[in-house]
Amino acid sequence: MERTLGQVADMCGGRLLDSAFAGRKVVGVSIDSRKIGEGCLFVPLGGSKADGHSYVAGSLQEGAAGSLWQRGREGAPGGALIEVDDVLEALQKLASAYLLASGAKVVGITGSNGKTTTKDMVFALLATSMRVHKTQGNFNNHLGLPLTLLAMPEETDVVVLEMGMSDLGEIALLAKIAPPDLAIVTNIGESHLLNLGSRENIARAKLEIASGTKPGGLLVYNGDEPLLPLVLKELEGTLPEGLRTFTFGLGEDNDDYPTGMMQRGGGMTFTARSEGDICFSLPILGSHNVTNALAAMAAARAFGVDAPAMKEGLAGMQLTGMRIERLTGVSGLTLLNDAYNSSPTSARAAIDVLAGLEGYASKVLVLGDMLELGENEREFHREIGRYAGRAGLDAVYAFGPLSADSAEGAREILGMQAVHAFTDKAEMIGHLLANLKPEDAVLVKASRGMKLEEVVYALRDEPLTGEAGGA
Ligand SMILES: CC(=O)N[C@H]1[C@@H](OP(=O)(O)OP(=O)(O)OC[C@H]2O[C@@H](n3ccc(=O)[nH]c3=O)[C@H](O)[C@@H]2O)O[C@H](CO)[C@@H](O)[C@@H]1O[C@H](C)C(=O)N[C@@H](C)C(=O)N[C@H](CCC(=O)N[C@@H](CCC[C@@H](N)C(=O)O)C(=O)O)C(=O)O
Ligand SMILES: Nc1ncnc2c1ncn2[C@@H]1O[C@H](COP(=O)(O)OP(=O)(O)OP(=O)(O)O)[C@@H](O)[C@H]1O
Ligand SMILES: C[C@@H](N)C(=O)N[C@H](C)C(=O)O
Repeated sequence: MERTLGQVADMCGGRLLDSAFAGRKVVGVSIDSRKIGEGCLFVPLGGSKADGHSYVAGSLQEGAAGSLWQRGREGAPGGALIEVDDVLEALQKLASAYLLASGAKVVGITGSNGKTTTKDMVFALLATSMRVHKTQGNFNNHLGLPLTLLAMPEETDVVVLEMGMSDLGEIALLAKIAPPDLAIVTNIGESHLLNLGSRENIARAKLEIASGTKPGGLLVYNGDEPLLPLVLKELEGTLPEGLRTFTFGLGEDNDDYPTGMMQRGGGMTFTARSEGDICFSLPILGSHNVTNALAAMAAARAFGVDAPAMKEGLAGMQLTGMRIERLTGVSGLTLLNDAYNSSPTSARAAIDVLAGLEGYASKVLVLGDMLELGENEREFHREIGRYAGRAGLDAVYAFGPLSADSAEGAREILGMQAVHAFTDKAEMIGHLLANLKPEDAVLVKASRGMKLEEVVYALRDEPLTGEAGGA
């Protein structure tokens, strides 16, 4: 974003305290004085350990073009300050005004699982013919989305935005900041049940994106999920004028569905009802990623991308790591790193991928706690343990207090020998290294808060220590 401080003040609804700075050039926005670049606007936010206002003077001395300042707060330094009623709201207004001025079209993506993966897919498909900007990492909330917009080049054709939530009203805010021309709802799982209380409320929260979509826009949603048409019916009469819909999923009653699919090497190949006999390939495993791809293809088609370009875009897409990311250890072990996040729906999808692999001596699951599931969390864990037990895996390692219930569930099916429960990460890693073989495949799956990527990296980087490990 390039504007003058005077323009920024107008865009964010603030007041430039000294008009002498009105013509000063701003070349970006930063919320961290430790990383701020020359000519950036500093945005001081409150956090768990500090308040950004403490760093305003320093950031100005370090070359920031100016800074926002919360009206009524004491201790304002002199210089290029824009006084605002609320710093976060001013940041959101600035982002929204910048988006509007850029004229970029908006693809908004929400859903319990698959936002990041589908975002990467939509980006890859549109980038074959357009100037596209996308959410970096998982910047998908009331702060991350505005920052994504303010990092967008002015000449962007389409911006692909992840819209995350953990409570009602959050998607509505994001869709207000960046009203989608096209919205995708990937699925309704169990993520953030803790706040939402029911899957029906998760569906209501996600479909706030439909209400925020521009008139005449397109809603692409997972037609396999019965809660979505149910909530859409609740919303009848309140949805944007001329909103169109397109369903995708595995069921043949969807507008688009796979007409064939298989695991091939480290990815998937598939054909789709929408594209006849054309065979597409994905560099990522899982039937759930085929349905993600169908959603992304629906978006790309709406922007005029043809089948050959879709084929090329999907085959060559760049993936955000830790989503069924396939790695090979120094020992030769095959690892599936799915440790970015977890919930019952995504854990089942990951277990299906592991169960579907062929040619491995043993298939081993490392399962960490699934967080933010609310009052039924223990039963969710027992059930995922049973699911793992029924999947025909050779061993299940459970890590964390809630995963003790997963171990119980798995033992109902697999018995005691094949199921190991741990609360100490190092101890579990030691047991794994002593019992795995180079010809094994290991899936690591847990919520973000469990940080089980530490297990993945240990199994990737350390030699196996058992007799079978060839050590
Ligand atoms: C405000 C802020 O910057 N928060 C980040 C900061 O948090 P922390 O509390 O540690 O900040 P401090 O107290 O240290 O500092 C306060 C501010 O002062 C600045 N500052 C500090 C020191 C200094 O010398 N100079 C300074 O300028 C400092 O920059 C602060 O601004 O750091 C944390 C660790 O890095 C960050 O995690 C924290 O970021 C918050 C959480 C955030 O929301 N970041 C967004 C950019 C974002 O999108 N993060 C995503 C995760 C989003 C997410 O969880 N999404 C959910 C769905 C939505 C749920 C929603 N209800 C929600 O609450 O988010 C999902 O399930 O996907 C990401 O990081 O991946
Ligand atoms: N359609 C899907 N159905 C079930 N699981 C999925 C689906 N798409 C992705 N996953 C799994 O969900 C996890 C998160 O994937 P991804 O990061 O793409 O989703 P996300 O919605 O951005 O997640 P989060 O909300 O945790 O940031 C990964 O384990 C991934 O394999
Ligand atoms: C960061 C937060 N939105 C999230 O993803 N929570 C999961 C369940 C976790 O913290 O592990």
